[in-house]
Amino acid sequence: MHLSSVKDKTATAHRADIAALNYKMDSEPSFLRTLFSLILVSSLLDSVLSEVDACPDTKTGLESLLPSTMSIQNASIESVYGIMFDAGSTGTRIHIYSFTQKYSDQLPELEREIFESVKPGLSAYADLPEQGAETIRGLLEVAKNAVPSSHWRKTPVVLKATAGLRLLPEKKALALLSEVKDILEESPFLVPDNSVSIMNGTYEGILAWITVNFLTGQLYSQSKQTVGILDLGGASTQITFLPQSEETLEQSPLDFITSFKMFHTTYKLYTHSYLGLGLKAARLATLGALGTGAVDKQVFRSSCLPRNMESMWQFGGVSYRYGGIENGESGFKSCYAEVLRVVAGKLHRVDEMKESTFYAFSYYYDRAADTNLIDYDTGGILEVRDFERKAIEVTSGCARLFYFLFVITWKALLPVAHSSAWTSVTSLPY
Ligand SMILES: Nc1ncnc2c1ncn2[C@@H]1O[C@H](COP(=O)(O)OP(=O)(O)O)[C@@H](O)[C@H]1O
Ligand SMILES: [Ca+2]
Repeated sequence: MHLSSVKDKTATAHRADIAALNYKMDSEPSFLRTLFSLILVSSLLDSVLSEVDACPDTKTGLESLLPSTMSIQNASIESVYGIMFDAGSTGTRIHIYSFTQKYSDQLPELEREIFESVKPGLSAYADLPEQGAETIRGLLEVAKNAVPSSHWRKTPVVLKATAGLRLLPEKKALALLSEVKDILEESPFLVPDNSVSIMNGTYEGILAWITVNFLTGQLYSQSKQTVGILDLGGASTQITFLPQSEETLEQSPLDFITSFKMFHTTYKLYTHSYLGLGLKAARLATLGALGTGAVDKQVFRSSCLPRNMESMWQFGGVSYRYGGIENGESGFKSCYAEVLRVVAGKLHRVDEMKESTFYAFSYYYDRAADTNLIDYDTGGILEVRDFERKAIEVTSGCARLFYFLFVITWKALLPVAHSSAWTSVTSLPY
């Protein structure tokens, strides 16, 4: 196992490593928080998003990422503020940033970020949209304390929802968004058009890729040796990287390749969001419970859990009873087979991935830290097979409960594995 701090330059070396990022630091905004901030700031640039969508080869300058109140022309030396909500499947987070711009020919600098979050996420209120929107009201109070009242009217507020809402029936998702929009409009902040929406998975992957490569300096460097990203959320998982081989571009499904222009360079990215393969949604699918709703008294069983275990679990506002298979199979082999069935035929894999460096975050980070694969504070570098080893290890002893989550985490790494070699992970060349 190869571990080191994210600050270690080896993290960006060309190896098939997964660098789990540190996002918990004491004083400064953490790496991952900054990551999310930037993703979200980027999302404030709806222009980027629509350009990527409608016209893949259009220019996407960073300026266009900034709302008009933050544009170079308008910026003054005083701070400007922006408020971004990340409405994820497991929680809603508010990021309040302030920027300053010292010189008119430079982009504003991120000065400060304030972060707060609530659980569960909006999708848990699928049948109670008003109640869901109330969670936003509470977070807006944080923003009112953070932004000077003299700036409220010119501070834009935007909410981007991800896979939790993507999985809901459209009517329920729209009802939630509409209630949220009402709450934002009651606030003293500036609510731009389209300020409340569901971000599609392609944008989510691209924005994370831009952000990680900004933060690791790859977009500025001469060599532009960019790194790929792996984001394992609760309801979807994204993989994005810059293919080096023509073969990858030719052999990938058309909708996995997106190009856009930034800093006078055109990037042709491989990006895909697997909806329903986020950690929690994949767990439900393995239990056979995804999309079933709450079936009264039904216990969803899996060989991934200890035989005599039974418990309750909530996701997306639905409570599920689940447990092991009494007198049935239990253990790594059968659990692995169950999880394989869930991902069978759904994953696209590319040969050159095994040569690439990926930065993995969200549940990849959480699970790796929970099981001491990496240090919670400093992050580290892992290989895909480290997840496999840990999945096998936690099948024994009292750590058993981790097992289930772990096998799924590991299988969610499949998109980076080398096609047919995956079933025999140890034969992978990394
Ligand atoms: N600002 C953040 N800082 C650190 N981790 C975050 C942040 N936002 C989300 N995460 C991570 O994302 C995961 C949850 O994914 P979530 O965003 O709720 O689902 P989805 O992306 O599928 O909608 C958790 O592992 C959580 O730690
Ligand atoms: Ca997320």
